[in-house]
Amino acid sequence: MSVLDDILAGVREDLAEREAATPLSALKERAARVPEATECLSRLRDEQAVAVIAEVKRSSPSAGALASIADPAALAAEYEKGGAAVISVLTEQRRFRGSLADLDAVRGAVDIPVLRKDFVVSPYQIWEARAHGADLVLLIVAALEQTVLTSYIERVHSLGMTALVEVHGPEEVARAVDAGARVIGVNARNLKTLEVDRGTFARVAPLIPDGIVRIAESGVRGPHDVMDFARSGADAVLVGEALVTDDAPRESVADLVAAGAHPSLRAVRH
Ligand SMILES: O=C(O)c1ccccc1NCC(=O)[C@H](O)[C@H](O)COP(=O)(O)O
Repeated sequence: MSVLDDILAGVREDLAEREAATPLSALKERAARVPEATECLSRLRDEQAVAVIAEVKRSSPSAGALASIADPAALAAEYEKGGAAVISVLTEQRRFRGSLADLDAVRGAVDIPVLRKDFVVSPYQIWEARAHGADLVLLIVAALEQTVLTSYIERVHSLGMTALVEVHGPEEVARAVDAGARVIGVNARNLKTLEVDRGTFARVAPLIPDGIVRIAESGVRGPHDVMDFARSGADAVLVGEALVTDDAPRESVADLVAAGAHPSLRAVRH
């Protein structure tokens, strides 16, 4: 069984428990009561700078335990003060030790948009994201059949949220575009081997049509990687491990933001 299949099997089991505990109708009622989702496209595509999406990530299949993050709200607030454009919250519980409670805590602590980062295999999870205040939802092309991917993107958008559609190679870019993606994230981490290949973005991003936001996901170690991804056409970068293992996350986010706004990038960003 591949890592992704293993994660998805656990996600389905956990989802079944939540569905039994909270009917979809209750989620829909909760979703109707939360503030509307924030428009994200303009925040992710700023001609002057690369947007930084800072992630709350305790653990991962590739690295194991990363950080205990006893107070995800406090961490997210530091990210926001450092200039992050979006906070990503991993809500998968078995391999990443996240939860919807983390999403609630972060939502309550920051004003910037919040991404629910999980392994979505059911519309129920999209409603959950909205009911818990998310503005963006991750959809992984490799985890979804084409008709399902298309319908989930439509569902996310119809709820006022933005779908971040994750790809790992050229064929998945074509699928994401055909399915109606407005934001595509190219993940440098191979889902089979878990190895990070930072060259993936430079190879795949040119296939993403103009007008679609391009995000470089995974493997950002510091400012130099932000600049490299920017030169390859990234509108935004998504950073987890490097920030959660840092003693000064606010300053580190600020350094990434400064790198993404470096004057030398102006020529490539116009
Ligand atoms: O991080 C993993 O090991 C992983 C394994 C399998 C599926 C997804 C995985 N990570 C999710 C992510 O996409 C990353 O958390 C995100 O891009 C940030 O990456 P990084 O900055 O390298 O922590």
